[in-house]
Amino acid sequence: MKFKKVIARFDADNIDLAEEVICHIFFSFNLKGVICEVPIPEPDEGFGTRTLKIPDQNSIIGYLPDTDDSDIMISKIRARLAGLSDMAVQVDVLSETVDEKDWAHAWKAYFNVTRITDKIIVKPEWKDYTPGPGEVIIRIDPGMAFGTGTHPTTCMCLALLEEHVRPGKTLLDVGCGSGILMIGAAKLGAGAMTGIDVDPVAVDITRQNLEKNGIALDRVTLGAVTLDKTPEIQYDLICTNIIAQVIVSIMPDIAARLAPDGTAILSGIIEERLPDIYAALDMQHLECVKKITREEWVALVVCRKK
Ligand SMILES: C[S@@+](CC[C@H](N)C(=O)[O-])C[C@H]1O[C@@H](n2cnc3c(N)ncnc32)[C@H](O)[C@@H]1O
Repeated sequence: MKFKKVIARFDADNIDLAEEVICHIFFSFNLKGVICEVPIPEPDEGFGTRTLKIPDQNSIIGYLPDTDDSDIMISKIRARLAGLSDMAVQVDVLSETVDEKDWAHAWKAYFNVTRITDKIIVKPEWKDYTPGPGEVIIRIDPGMAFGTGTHPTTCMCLALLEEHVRPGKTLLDVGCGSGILMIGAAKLGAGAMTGIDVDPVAVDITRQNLEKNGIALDRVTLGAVTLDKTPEIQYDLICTNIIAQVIVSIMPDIAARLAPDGTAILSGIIEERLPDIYAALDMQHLECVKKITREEWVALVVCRKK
Protein backbone atom coordinates (compact mmCIF):
# COMPACT_ATOMS: atom_id res chain seq x y z
CA MET A 1 0.00 0.00 0.00
CA LYS A 2 1.21 3.55 -0.74
CA PHE A 3 1.09 6.41 1.76
CA LYS A 4 1.46 10.16 1.62
CA LYS A 5 4.19 11.32 3.96
CA VAL A 6 3.22 14.77 5.24
CA ILE A 7 6.05 16.90 6.65
CA ALA A 8 5.31 20.12 8.55
CA ARG A 9 8.58 22.04 8.92
CA PHE A 10 8.10 24.77 11.47
CA ASP A 11 9.68 27.55 13.41
CA ALA A 12 8.26 29.31 16.45
CA ASP A 13 9.24 31.21 19.59
CA ASN A 14 7.78 28.41 21.70
CA ILE A 15 8.82 25.17 19.98
CA ASP A 16 7.08 22.85 22.51
CA LEU A 17 3.75 24.63 22.20
CA ALA A 18 4.04 24.63 18.38
CA GLU A 19 4.91 20.91 18.44
CA GLU A 20 1.87 20.16 20.58
CA VAL A 21 -0.53 22.17 18.42
CA ILE A 22 0.77 20.77 15.11
CA CYS A 23 0.62 17.19 16.47
CA HIS A 24 -2.94 17.83 17.58
CA ILE A 25 -3.87 19.04 14.08
CA PHE A 26 -2.18 15.97 12.55
CA PHE A 27 -4.14 13.68 14.92
CA SER A 28 -7.39 15.52 14.12
CA PHE A 29 -6.84 14.67 10.43
CA ASN A 30 -6.20 11.05 11.48
CA LEU A 31 -2.59 11.01 10.31
CA LYS A 32 -0.76 7.88 11.47
CA GLY A 33 2.78 7.24 12.64
CA VAL A 34 3.18 10.84 13.81
CA ILE A 35 6.73 11.64 14.92
CA CYS A 36 8.35 14.89 16.06
CA GLU A 37 11.85 15.77 14.93
CA VAL A 38 13.48 18.67 16.73
CA PRO A 39 17.21 19.44 16.75
CA ILE A 40 17.77 18.38 20.37
CA PRO A 41 20.03 15.34 20.88
CA GLU A 42 18.69 12.62 23.17
CA PRO A 43 21.15 11.91 25.98
CA ASP A 44 23.40 8.93 25.28
CA GLU A 45 22.74 6.66 28.23
CA GLY A 46 25.86 4.68 27.47
CA PHE A 47 24.05 1.71 26.01
CA GLY A 48 25.21 0.34 22.70
CA THR A 49 25.88 2.49 19.71
CA ARG A 50 24.31 5.89 19.56
CA THR A 51 22.31 5.92 16.35
CA LEU A 52 20.20 9.00 16.87
CA LYS A 53 20.51 11.50 14.06
CA ILE A 54 20.02 15.11 15.00
CA PRO A 55 17.65 16.77 12.52
CA ASP A 56 18.63 20.19 11.22
CA GLN A 57 15.14 21.68 11.60
CA ASN A 58 11.87 21.20 13.50
CA SER A 59 9.45 18.88 11.76
CA ILE A 60 6.33 16.94 12.54
CA ILE A 61 5.84 14.00 10.20
CA GLY A 62 2.71 11.88 9.69
CA TYR A 63 1.21 9.54 7.12
CA LEU A 64 -2.07 9.24 5.20
CA PRO A 65 -3.18 6.37 2.97
CA ASP A 66 -2.64 7.48 -0.65
CA THR A 67 -6.18 7.74 -2.05
CA ASP A 68 -8.01 10.00 -4.54
CA ASP A 69 -8.79 12.35 -1.63
CA SER A 70 -5.36 12.58 -0.05
CA ASP A 71 -4.26 15.71 -1.95
CA ILE A 72 -7.47 17.49 -0.86
CA MET A 73 -6.79 16.38 2.70
CA ILE A 74 -3.23 17.74 2.51
CA SER A 75 -4.59 21.09 1.24
CA LYS A 76 -6.90 21.21 4.26
CA ILE A 77 -4.02 20.39 6.62
CA ARG A 78 -1.93 23.11 4.95
CA ALA A 79 -4.77 25.63 5.42
CA ARG A 80 -5.17 24.72 9.13
CA LEU A 81 -1.44 25.00 9.72
CA ALA A 82 -1.28 28.35 7.88
CA GLY A 83 -3.73 29.63 10.52
CA LEU A 84 -1.01 29.16 13.15
CA SER A 85 0.77 32.29 11.89
CA ASP A 86 -1.53 34.11 14.37
CA MET A 87 0.39 32.26 17.13
CA ALA A 88 3.76 33.22 15.60
CA VAL A 89 4.24 29.68 14.27
CA GLN A 90 5.55 29.50 10.69
CA VAL A 91 4.84 26.19 8.99
CA ASP A 92 5.88 24.89 5.59
CA VAL A 93 4.05 21.71 4.51
CA LEU A 94 5.64 19.21 2.11
CA SER A 95 4.35 15.83 0.98
CA GLU A 96 5.69 12.83 -0.88
CA THR A 97 4.40 9.36 -1.80
CA VAL A 98 6.08 6.45 -0.02
CA ASP A 99 5.64 2.70 0.32
CA GLU A 100 4.40 1.43 3.68
CA LYS A 101 7.53 -0.66 4.09
CA ASP A 102 9.69 2.46 3.64
CA TRP A 103 8.35 4.16 6.72
CA ALA A 104 6.95 1.50 9.00
CA HIS A 105 10.47 0.66 10.20
CA ALA A 106 12.37 3.89 9.48
CA TRP A 107 12.13 5.14 13.06
CA LYS A 108 13.93 2.07 14.40
CA ALA A 109 17.33 3.73 13.95
CA TYR A 110 16.26 6.24 16.62
CA PHE A 111 15.50 3.66 19.28
CA ASN A 112 18.16 2.28 21.62
CA VAL A 113 18.23 0.45 24.92
CA THR A 114 17.14 3.18 27.33
CA ARG A 115 17.45 3.32 31.11
CA ILE A 116 14.32 4.97 32.52
CA THR A 117 15.05 4.56 36.26
CA ASP A 118 17.59 2.58 38.30
CA LYS A 119 15.19 -0.33 37.91
CA ILE A 120 13.39 0.04 34.57
CA ILE A 121 15.07 -0.49 31.19
CA VAL A 122 13.28 -0.26 27.85
CA LYS A 123 14.79 -2.50 25.21
CA PRO A 124 13.95 -2.56 21.51
CA GLU A 125 12.90 -6.05 20.52
CA TRP A 126 15.86 -6.31 18.12
CA LYS A 127 18.67 -5.21 20.47
CA ASP A 128 20.53 -7.25 23.09
CA TYR A 129 20.77 -6.33 26.75
CA THR A 130 21.72 -8.49 29.71
CA PRO A 131 19.61 -7.45 32.71
CA GLY A 132 21.31 -6.62 36.01
CA PRO A 133 19.93 -7.92 39.33
CA GLY A 134 16.39 -6.69 40.01
CA GLU A 135 16.07 -4.82 36.72
CA VAL A 136 12.70 -4.74 34.98
CA ILE A 137 13.10 -5.08 31.22
CA ILE A 138 10.34 -3.81 28.93
CA ARG A 139 10.77 -5.31 25.46
CA ILE A 140 9.13 -3.10 22.87
CA ASP A 141 8.47 -3.09 19.17
CA PRO A 142 6.20 -0.06 18.85
CA GLY A 143 5.57 -0.57 15.13
CA MET A 144 3.35 2.29 14.07
CA ALA A 145 2.28 3.15 17.63
CA PHE A 146 3.76 5.79 19.94
CA GLY A 147 5.75 4.65 22.94
CA THR A 148 9.42 3.73 22.79
CA GLY A 149 10.17 5.09 26.24
CA THR A 150 12.54 7.67 24.81
CA HIS A 151 9.99 10.48 25.02
CA PRO A 152 10.13 12.46 28.29
CA THR A 153 6.39 12.02 28.84
CA THR A 154 6.63 8.22 28.68
CA CYS A 155 9.75 8.18 30.89
CA MET A 156 7.97 10.18 33.57
CA CYS A 157 4.92 7.88 33.47
CA LEU A 158 7.13 4.83 33.92
CA ALA A 159 9.03 6.44 36.81
CA LEU A 160 5.75 7.35 38.53
CA LEU A 161 4.31 3.89 37.91
CA GLU A 162 7.37 2.47 39.67
CA GLU A 163 6.47 4.60 42.71
CA HIS A 164 2.77 3.73 42.73
CA VAL A 165 2.25 0.18 41.43
CA ARG A 166 1.73 -2.30 44.27
CA PRO A 167 1.11 -6.03 43.88
CA GLY A 168 -2.36 -6.72 42.50
CA LYS A 169 -3.36 -3.09 41.93
CA THR A 170 -5.65 -2.61 38.96
CA LEU A 171 -4.64 -0.29 36.13
CA LEU A 172 -6.35 1.63 33.35
CA ASP A 173 -4.10 3.03 30.59
CA VAL A 174 -5.88 5.62 28.43
CA GLY A 175 -4.00 5.97 25.12
CA CYS A 176 -1.93 2.81 25.47
CA GLY A 177 0.06 3.35 22.22
CA SER A 178 2.69 0.60 22.09
CA GLY A 179 1.52 -0.80 25.45
CA ILE A 180 4.75 0.31 27.15
CA LEU A 181 3.08 1.57 30.34
CA MET A 182 0.93 -1.55 30.74
CA ILE A 183 3.99 -3.77 30.34
CA GLY A 184 5.93 -1.72 32.86
CA ALA A 185 3.02 -1.83 35.33
CA ALA A 186 2.55 -5.59 34.86
CA LYS A 187 6.25 -6.24 35.47
CA LEU A 188 6.11 -4.08 38.58
CA GLY A 189 3.30 -6.29 39.90
CA ALA A 190 -0.01 -4.74 38.74
CA GLY A 191 -3.05 -7.04 38.64
CA ALA A 192 -5.93 -6.74 36.16
CA MET A 193 -5.30 -4.11 33.49
CA THR A 194 -7.35 -2.29 30.87
CA GLY A 195 -5.77 -0.47 27.93
CA ILE A 196 -7.64 1.64 25.40
CA ASP A 197 -6.58 3.70 22.41
CA VAL A 198 -8.50 5.51 19.69
CA ASP A 199 -6.11 3.95 17.19
CA PRO A 200 -6.95 0.27 16.51
CA VAL A 201 -3.39 -0.30 15.21
CA ALA A 202 -2.03 0.76 18.61
CA VAL A 203 -4.34 -1.71 20.34
CA ASP A 204 -3.06 -4.56 18.14
CA ILE A 205 0.53 -3.53 18.80
CA THR A 206 -0.14 -3.37 22.55
CA ARG A 207 -1.50 -6.93 22.44
CA GLN A 208 1.58 -8.14 20.55
CA ASN A 209 3.98 -6.36 22.92
CA LEU A 210 2.20 -7.75 26.00
CA GLU A 211 2.62 -11.25 24.55
CA LYS A 212 6.30 -10.63 23.70
CA ASN A 213 6.81 -9.69 27.35
CA GLY A 214 5.13 -12.86 28.58
CA ILE A 215 2.17 -11.04 30.15
CA ALA A 216 -0.91 -13.26 30.39
CA LEU A 217 -3.71 -11.75 28.34
CA ASP A 218 -6.40 -13.25 30.57
CA ARG A 219 -5.88 -10.40 33.03
CA VAL A 220 -5.91 -7.76 30.28
CA THR A 221 -8.81 -5.96 28.57
CA LEU A 222 -8.00 -3.99 25.43
CA GLY A 223 -10.24 -1.82 23.27
CA ALA A 224 -10.09 0.65 20.39
CA VAL A 225 -12.53 2.99 22.12
CA THR A 226 -12.69 6.33 23.86
CA LEU A 227 -12.93 6.35 27.65
CA ASP A 228 -16.58 7.46 27.77
CA LYS A 229 -17.52 4.23 25.93
CA THR A 230 -15.97 1.98 28.60
CA PRO A 231 -17.78 0.64 31.67
CA GLU A 232 -17.45 2.73 34.84
CA ILE A 233 -15.22 0.21 36.61
CA GLN A 234 -13.07 1.73 39.35
CA TYR A 235 -9.31 1.37 39.06
CA ASP A 236 -6.55 1.73 41.68
CA LEU A 237 -4.31 3.37 39.09
CA ILE A 238 -5.14 5.31 35.94
CA CYS A 239 -2.39 6.53 33.66
CA THR A 240 -2.73 8.66 30.59
CA ASN A 241 -0.05 10.20 28.43
CA ILE A 242 -1.99 12.34 25.95
CA ILE A 243 -1.88 16.05 25.23
CA ALA A 244 -3.43 18.36 27.82
CA GLN A 245 -6.40 19.33 25.68
CA VAL A 246 -7.53 15.68 25.51
CA ILE A 247 -6.84 15.08 29.21
CA VAL A 248 -9.03 18.06 30.11
CA SER A 249 -11.85 16.74 27.92
CA ILE A 250 -11.76 13.26 29.48
CA MET A 251 -11.24 14.37 33.11
CA PRO A 252 -14.88 13.61 34.13
CA ASP A 253 -14.50 10.09 32.69
CA ILE A 254 -11.19 9.63 34.52
CA ALA A 255 -12.75 10.80 37.80
CA ALA A 256 -15.68 8.39 37.34
CA ARG A 257 -13.24 5.47 37.06
CA LEU A 258 -10.80 6.35 39.83
CA ALA A 259 -11.21 4.26 43.01
CA PRO A 260 -11.77 6.29 46.22
CA ASP A 261 -8.12 5.85 47.23
CA GLY A 262 -6.91 5.59 43.65
CA THR A 263 -4.09 7.45 41.94
CA ALA A 264 -4.03 8.94 38.47
CA ILE A 265 -0.82 9.68 36.58
CA LEU A 266 -1.31 12.40 33.98
CA SER A 267 1.45 13.09 31.46
CA GLY A 268 1.82 14.68 28.02
CA ILE A 269 1.27 18.13 29.49
CA ILE A 270 3.37 21.21 28.78
CA GLU A 271 3.76 23.90 31.46
CA GLU A 272 1.58 26.41 29.61
CA ARG A 273 -1.40 24.02 29.83
CA LEU A 274 -1.19 23.41 33.58
CA PRO A 275 -3.82 26.01 34.54
CA ASP A 276 -6.36 24.22 32.31
CA ILE A 277 -5.46 20.87 33.88
CA TYR A 278 -5.70 22.23 37.45
CA ALA A 279 -9.12 23.77 36.68
CA ALA A 280 -10.36 20.47 35.25
CA LEU A 281 -9.04 18.57 38.31
CA ASP A 282 -10.77 21.00 40.65
CA MET A 283 -14.12 20.52 38.92
CA GLN A 284 -13.87 16.79 39.59
CA HIS A 285 -12.75 17.23 43.24
CA LEU A 286 -9.33 15.88 42.34
CA GLU A 287 -6.01 17.38 43.40
CA CYS A 288 -2.41 17.19 42.30
CA VAL A 289 -0.20 15.70 45.02
CA LYS A 290 3.04 15.57 43.04
CA LYS A 291 4.43 17.26 39.95
CA ILE A 292 7.57 16.26 38.08
CA THR A 293 9.09 17.83 34.98
CA ARG A 294 11.43 16.85 32.18
CA GLU A 295 12.41 19.39 29.60
CA GLU A 296 9.21 21.38 28.99
CA TRP A 297 6.97 18.45 29.92
CA VAL A 298 5.07 17.94 33.16
CA ALA A 299 3.59 14.80 34.74
CA LEU A 300 1.20 14.89 37.68
CA VAL A 301 0.16 12.45 40.37
CA VAL A 302 -3.49 13.03 41.20
CA CYS A 303 -5.80 11.81 43.99
CA ARG A 304 -9.28 12.60 45.23
CA LYS A 305 -9.50 15.63 47.52
CA LYS A 306 -9.72 14.49 51.14
C1 LIG B 1 1.57 10.10 23.36
S1 LIG B 1 0.87 8.56 22.94
C2 LIG B 1 1.18 7.64 24.48
C3 LIG B 1 1.53 6.18 24.25
C4 LIG B 1 2.01 5.45 25.50
N1 LIG B 1 0.96 5.35 26.49
C5 LIG B 1 3.23 6.14 26.11
O1 LIG B 1 3.12 6.65 27.23
O2 LIG B 1 4.28 6.17 25.46
C6 LIG B 1 -0.84 8.94 23.05
C7 LIG B 1 -1.75 7.82 22.59
O3 LIG B 1 -3.07 8.21 22.93
C8 LIG B 1 -3.95 7.88 21.87
N2 LIG B 1 -5.09 8.79 22.01
C9 LIG B 1 -5.20 10.09 21.60
N3 LIG B 1 -6.39 10.60 21.97
C10 LIG B 1 -7.04 9.61 22.65
C11 LIG B 1 -8.30 9.51 23.31
N4 LIG B 1 -9.16 10.53 23.34
N5 LIG B 1 -8.65 8.34 23.90
C12 LIG B 1 -7.79 7.28 23.87
N6 LIG B 1 -6.59 7.31 23.25
C13 LIG B 1 -6.21 8.45 22.67
C14 LIG B 1 -3.10 8.04 20.61
O4 LIG B 1 -3.62 7.25 19.55
C15 LIG B 1 -1.73 7.56 21.11
O5 LIG B 1 -1.54 6.17 20.88
